[in-house]
Amino acid sequence: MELESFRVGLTPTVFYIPGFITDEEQTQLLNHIYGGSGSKWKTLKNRRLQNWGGMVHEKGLVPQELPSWLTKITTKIHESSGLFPSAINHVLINEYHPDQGIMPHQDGPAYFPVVAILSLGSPVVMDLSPHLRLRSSSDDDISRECGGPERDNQHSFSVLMMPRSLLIFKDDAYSDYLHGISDSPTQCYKQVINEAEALSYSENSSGEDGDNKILHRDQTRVSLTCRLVPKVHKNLFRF
Ligand SMILES: O=C(O)CCC(=O)C(=O)O
Ligand SMILES: [Fe+2]
Repeated sequence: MELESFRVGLTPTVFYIPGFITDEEQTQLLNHIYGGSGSKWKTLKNRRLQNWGGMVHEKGLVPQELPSWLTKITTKIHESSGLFPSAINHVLINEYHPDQGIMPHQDGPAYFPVVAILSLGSPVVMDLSPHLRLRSSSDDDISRECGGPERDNQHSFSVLMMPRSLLIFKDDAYSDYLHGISDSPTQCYKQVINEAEALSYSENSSGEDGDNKILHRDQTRVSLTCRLVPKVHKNLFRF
Protein backbone atom coordinates (compact mmCIF):
# COMPACT_ATOMS: atom_id res chain seq x y z
CA MET A 1 0.00 0.00 0.00
CA GLU A 2 1.41 3.40 -0.97
CA LEU A 3 0.37 5.37 2.09
CA GLU A 4 1.37 8.72 0.61
CA SER A 5 -1.43 8.50 -1.95
CA PHE A 6 -3.99 8.47 0.87
CA ARG A 7 -2.89 11.76 2.41
CA VAL A 8 -5.76 14.28 2.82
CA GLY A 9 -5.89 17.95 3.83
CA LEU A 10 -3.04 20.34 4.45
CA THR A 11 -2.24 19.74 8.12
CA PRO A 12 0.53 17.23 8.65
CA THR A 13 -0.44 14.47 8.70
CA VAL A 14 -3.78 12.81 8.00
CA PHE A 15 -4.33 9.68 5.90
CA TYR A 16 -7.78 8.42 4.89
CA ILE A 17 -7.98 4.93 3.42
CA PRO A 18 -11.43 4.04 2.11
CA GLY A 19 -12.43 0.38 2.09
CA PHE A 20 -9.58 -0.74 4.32
CA ILE A 21 -11.58 -3.86 5.18
CA THR A 22 -14.22 -5.79 3.22
CA ASP A 23 -17.92 -6.01 4.02
CA GLU A 24 -17.37 -9.53 5.25
CA GLU A 25 -14.55 -8.45 7.57
CA GLN A 26 -16.79 -5.70 8.92
CA THR A 27 -19.54 -8.23 9.67
CA GLN A 28 -17.04 -10.57 11.35
CA LEU A 29 -15.67 -7.78 13.53
CA LEU A 30 -19.17 -6.68 14.57
CA ASN A 31 -20.03 -10.29 15.42
CA HIS A 32 -17.01 -10.50 17.71
CA ILE A 33 -17.71 -7.12 19.28
CA TYR A 34 -21.36 -7.93 20.00
CA GLY A 35 -20.95 -11.71 20.35
CA GLY A 36 -19.34 -11.73 23.77
CA SER A 37 -21.13 -11.89 27.06
CA GLY A 38 -21.72 -8.17 27.03
CA SER A 39 -19.70 -7.71 30.18
CA LYS A 40 -16.85 -6.22 28.18
CA TRP A 41 -18.83 -3.03 27.58
CA LYS A 42 -18.28 -0.09 29.86
CA THR A 43 -21.05 2.49 29.74
CA LEU A 44 -20.04 6.13 29.80
CA LYS A 45 -22.33 9.14 29.82
CA ASN A 46 -22.30 9.56 26.07
CA ARG A 47 -21.13 6.24 24.62
CA ARG A 48 -20.12 2.68 25.41
CA LEU A 49 -16.63 1.30 25.09
CA GLN A 50 -14.60 -1.87 25.24
CA ASN A 51 -10.97 -1.74 26.31
CA TRP A 52 -8.67 -4.36 24.77
CA GLY A 53 -4.95 -4.89 25.31
CA GLY A 54 -4.77 -4.01 28.99
CA MET A 55 -5.00 -0.97 31.20
CA VAL A 56 -3.28 2.20 30.09
CA HIS A 57 -1.71 4.23 32.86
CA GLU A 58 0.25 7.42 32.61
CA LYS A 59 3.42 5.42 32.94
CA GLY A 60 2.53 2.69 30.47
CA LEU A 61 0.47 -0.39 29.80
CA VAL A 62 -0.35 -3.27 32.09
CA PRO A 63 -0.79 -5.60 29.16
CA GLN A 64 -3.36 -8.21 28.32
CA GLU A 65 -3.03 -10.24 25.15
CA LEU A 66 -5.21 -9.05 22.26
CA PRO A 67 -7.58 -11.72 20.89
CA SER A 68 -6.74 -13.07 17.42
CA TRP A 69 -9.78 -11.41 15.82
CA LEU A 70 -8.21 -8.08 16.80
CA THR A 71 -4.56 -8.89 16.01
CA LYS A 72 -5.72 -9.79 12.51
CA ILE A 73 -6.67 -6.17 12.00
CA THR A 74 -3.90 -4.53 14.06
CA THR A 75 -1.24 -6.54 12.20
CA LYS A 76 -2.69 -5.41 8.89
CA ILE A 77 -2.60 -1.77 10.06
CA HIS A 78 0.95 -2.13 11.41
CA GLU A 79 2.30 -3.79 8.29
CA SER A 80 0.50 -1.77 5.66
CA SER A 81 1.09 1.65 7.24
CA GLY A 82 4.69 1.21 8.36
CA LEU A 83 4.07 3.98 10.88
CA PHE A 84 4.34 2.07 14.16
CA PRO A 85 7.79 1.08 15.50
CA SER A 86 6.38 -2.13 16.96
CA ALA A 87 3.12 -4.09 17.06
CA ILE A 88 -0.06 -2.22 18.00
CA ASN A 89 -0.90 -3.40 21.53
CA HIS A 90 -4.02 -1.47 22.49
CA VAL A 91 -7.49 -1.16 20.95
CA LEU A 92 -10.37 0.92 22.25
CA ILE A 93 -13.75 0.10 20.75
CA ASN A 94 -16.26 2.94 20.94
CA GLU A 95 -19.97 2.65 20.18
CA TYR A 96 -22.00 5.74 19.31
CA HIS A 97 -25.73 6.00 18.79
CA PRO A 98 -26.75 8.72 16.31
CA ASP A 99 -27.10 11.30 19.09
CA GLN A 100 -23.79 10.44 20.71
CA GLY A 101 -20.26 11.68 20.16
CA ILE A 102 -16.97 12.28 21.88
CA MET A 103 -15.83 15.57 23.36
CA PRO A 104 -12.87 17.28 21.71
CA HIS A 105 -9.79 15.78 23.33
CA GLN A 106 -6.21 14.83 22.83
CA ASP A 107 -5.07 11.24 23.26
CA GLY A 108 -3.07 10.53 26.39
CA PRO A 109 0.73 10.79 26.74
CA ALA A 110 1.24 7.06 27.15
CA TYR A 111 0.56 6.43 23.46
CA PHE A 112 3.01 6.52 20.59
CA PRO A 113 1.85 9.61 18.64
CA VAL A 114 0.14 7.85 15.74
CA VAL A 115 -3.50 6.76 15.89
CA ALA A 116 -5.38 4.52 13.47
CA ILE A 117 -9.19 4.50 13.65
CA LEU A 118 -11.22 1.87 11.83
CA SER A 119 -14.88 2.82 11.35
CA LEU A 120 -17.82 0.40 11.22
CA GLY A 121 -21.55 1.03 10.84
CA SER A 122 -22.82 4.55 10.39
CA PRO A 123 -20.71 7.25 8.73
CA VAL A 124 -19.69 10.15 10.96
CA VAL A 125 -17.84 13.48 10.80
CA MET A 126 -14.82 14.03 13.04
CA ASP A 127 -13.75 17.60 13.78
CA LEU A 128 -10.16 18.60 14.45
CA SER A 129 -9.37 21.99 15.91
CA PRO A 130 -6.12 23.51 17.17
CA HIS A 131 -5.53 23.74 20.90
CA LEU A 132 -6.54 27.05 22.36
CA ARG A 133 -2.93 28.02 22.82
CA LEU A 134 -2.45 27.86 19.05
CA ARG A 135 -5.52 29.86 18.09
CA SER A 136 -5.72 33.57 17.53
CA SER A 137 -8.56 35.27 19.41
CA SER A 138 -10.52 35.91 16.21
CA ASP A 139 -10.70 32.18 15.60
CA ASP A 140 -13.07 31.40 18.41
CA ASP A 141 -16.41 31.60 16.62
CA ILE A 142 -16.73 28.37 14.75
CA SER A 143 -19.90 28.04 12.72
CA ARG A 144 -21.06 24.47 12.29
CA GLU A 145 -24.15 25.35 10.30
CA CYS A 146 -24.36 23.90 6.84
CA GLY A 147 -24.68 26.72 4.34
CA GLY A 148 -23.95 29.24 7.06
CA PRO A 149 -20.95 31.51 7.18
CA GLU A 150 -17.60 29.96 6.58
CA ARG A 151 -15.85 28.75 9.65
CA ASP A 152 -13.84 31.53 11.21
CA ASN A 153 -11.20 29.19 12.32
CA GLN A 154 -9.16 28.70 9.22
CA HIS A 155 -7.12 26.00 10.90
CA SER A 156 -9.95 23.71 11.98
CA PHE A 157 -10.96 20.93 9.67
CA SER A 158 -13.21 17.89 9.54
CA VAL A 159 -12.97 14.40 8.15
CA LEU A 160 -15.81 12.20 6.93
CA MET A 161 -15.35 8.66 8.19
CA MET A 162 -17.24 6.10 6.15
CA PRO A 163 -17.79 2.53 7.31
CA ARG A 164 -14.81 0.22 6.60
CA SER A 165 -12.44 3.17 6.24
CA LEU A 166 -9.21 3.69 8.16
CA LEU A 167 -8.23 7.15 9.39
CA ILE A 168 -4.66 7.68 10.54
CA PHE A 169 -3.34 10.86 12.04
CA LYS A 170 0.03 11.87 13.42
CA ASP A 171 2.45 14.85 13.63
CA ASP A 172 0.70 18.24 14.13
CA ALA A 173 -2.74 16.70 13.66
CA TYR A 174 -1.95 14.47 16.62
CA SER A 175 -0.01 16.81 18.88
CA ASP A 176 -1.48 20.28 18.22
CA TYR A 177 -5.14 19.49 17.54
CA LEU A 178 -8.08 18.24 19.54
CA HIS A 179 -10.35 15.71 17.86
CA GLY A 180 -14.00 15.12 18.60
CA ILE A 181 -17.36 14.04 17.20
CA SER A 182 -20.50 16.10 17.78
CA ASP A 183 -23.49 14.43 19.43
CA SER A 184 -25.83 15.59 16.69
CA PRO A 185 -27.73 12.98 14.64
CA THR A 186 -27.28 15.24 11.61
CA GLN A 187 -23.86 16.49 10.65
CA CYS A 188 -22.59 18.70 7.87
CA TYR A 189 -19.94 17.30 5.58
CA LYS A 190 -19.68 20.33 3.34
CA GLN A 191 -16.17 21.25 4.38
CA VAL A 192 -14.58 17.92 5.06
CA ILE A 193 -11.05 17.52 3.68
CA ASN A 194 -11.80 14.13 2.12
CA GLU A 195 -15.26 14.46 0.57
CA ALA A 196 -14.26 13.06 -2.82
CA GLU A 197 -12.27 10.19 -1.33
CA ALA A 198 -15.04 9.26 1.10
CA LEU A 199 -18.04 9.56 -1.22
CA SER A 200 -16.57 8.11 -4.38
CA TYR A 201 -15.96 4.91 -2.52
CA SER A 202 -19.30 4.46 -0.77
CA GLU A 203 -21.43 2.02 -2.76
CA ASN A 204 -24.72 3.60 -1.77
CA SER A 205 -25.29 6.99 -0.32
CA SER A 206 -27.38 5.88 2.63
CA GLY A 207 -27.54 8.62 5.15
CA GLU A 208 -26.11 11.27 2.88
CA ASP A 209 -28.26 14.07 1.61
CA GLY A 210 -26.34 14.96 -1.54
CA ASP A 211 -27.62 18.47 -2.18
CA ASN A 212 -27.41 19.87 1.30
CA LYS A 213 -24.43 17.80 2.36
CA ILE A 214 -26.11 16.77 5.56
CA LEU A 215 -25.29 13.38 6.95
CA HIS A 216 -28.17 11.62 8.71
CA ARG A 217 -26.71 9.27 11.25
CA ASP A 218 -29.44 6.66 11.28
CA GLN A 219 -27.40 3.71 12.55
CA THR A 220 -25.00 2.94 15.35
CA ARG A 221 -21.34 3.60 14.66
CA VAL A 222 -18.59 1.45 16.09
CA SER A 223 -14.94 2.45 15.89
CA LEU A 224 -11.70 0.69 16.70
CA THR A 225 -9.01 3.09 17.91
CA CYS A 226 -5.73 1.23 17.44
CA ARG A 227 -2.60 2.48 19.17
CA LEU A 228 0.77 1.50 20.53
CA VAL A 229 1.72 2.01 24.16
CA PRO A 230 5.53 1.75 23.91
CA LYS A 231 6.11 1.24 27.61
CA VAL A 232 4.79 -2.10 28.80
CA HIS A 233 4.85 -3.15 32.45
CA LYS A 234 5.33 -6.87 32.74
CA ASN A 235 4.76 -6.80 36.45
CA LEU A 236 1.96 -4.75 37.92
CA PHE A 237 3.80 -4.42 41.24
CA ARG A 238 6.90 -2.88 39.73
CA PHE A 239 5.26 0.35 38.69
O1 LIG B 1 -14.51 7.03 17.57
C1 LIG B 1 -13.64 7.70 17.04
O2 LIG B 1 -13.57 7.83 15.83
C2 LIG B 1 -12.65 8.45 17.89
C3 LIG B 1 -12.28 7.77 19.16
C4 LIG B 1 -11.20 8.50 19.90
O3 LIG B 1 -10.88 9.61 19.64
C5 LIG B 1 -10.50 7.83 21.01
O4 LIG B 1 -10.84 6.70 21.34
O5 LIG B 1 -9.59 8.44 21.59
FE1 LIG C 1 -9.06 10.19 20.66
